[in-house]
Amino acid sequence: MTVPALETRVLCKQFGALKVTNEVSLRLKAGGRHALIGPNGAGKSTLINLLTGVLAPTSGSILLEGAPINRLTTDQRVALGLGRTFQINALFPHLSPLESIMLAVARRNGRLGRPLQALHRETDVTDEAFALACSVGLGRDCLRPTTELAYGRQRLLEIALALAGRPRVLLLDEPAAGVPASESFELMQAIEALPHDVAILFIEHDMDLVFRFAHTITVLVAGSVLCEGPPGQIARDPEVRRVYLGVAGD
Ligand SMILES: Nc1ncnc2c1ncn2[C@@H]1O[C@H](COP(=O)(O)OP(=O)(O)OP(=O)(O)O)[C@@H](O)[C@H]1O
Repeated sequence: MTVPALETRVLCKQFGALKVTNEVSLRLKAGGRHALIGPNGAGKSTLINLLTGVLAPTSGSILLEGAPINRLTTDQRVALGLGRTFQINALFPHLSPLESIMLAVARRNGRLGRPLQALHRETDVTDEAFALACSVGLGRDCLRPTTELAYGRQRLLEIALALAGRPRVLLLDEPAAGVPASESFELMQAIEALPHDVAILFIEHDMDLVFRFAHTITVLVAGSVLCEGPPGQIARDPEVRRVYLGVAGD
């Protein structure tokens, strides 16, 4: 059996008496597109924070490609290939996407202190940045100021910045949050089409996007895994429909 890209084993997190993550065992397959869904307060963000090292688990373990990472710092986890994006937009508005990605590439290869003009002359950096921009569909926009990009395309730039760290696993916290419906399909299409050597775990509230783009889904309720499986199976699960999809007005 192949080693999962990312795995949790009976992972628990308590805040005082409150069990926010309750014996969560989850497997993200290599190259998977795995959605984490659940009602508000189910513990989705907490789980992402445990995976990235922002929070320490109360018990249980986290494995990245089979190696335990519980005791590692966030930076060490990133260096081992665990990338993430955030719900908030934290881009340099006046740089072009190409320049922002160049800085992210330079950061990864230890050349962050170099001025941007100098990086423009380093063809290995510019070539890699351009390839990354193209990989998320930003090739034609890569020289425009970031502020001119539609919001969905700014989210794609955030993903390209995370990819510059060469992650094996990418955690996306609500990639389509705040993105107009007219752009969210294209955004998720680009995410689904990312190189398949990167496994993706994403939180998303928009069920149309989840059921269209996820290959597997884990449903969290009150900190526990209610069920896990391919979209068709999750959509038919009576318990999911009762506690979640029904609530969402399905
Ligand atoms: N630092 C904290 N101290 C105490 N309780 C917390 C803390 N962080 C989160 N919680 C509680 O943990 C539960 C899960 O929160 P979390 O934000 O992980 O849920 P979520 O599924 O991401 O929700 P949403 O979909 O609304 O973002 C909530 O009841 C929340 O109030």
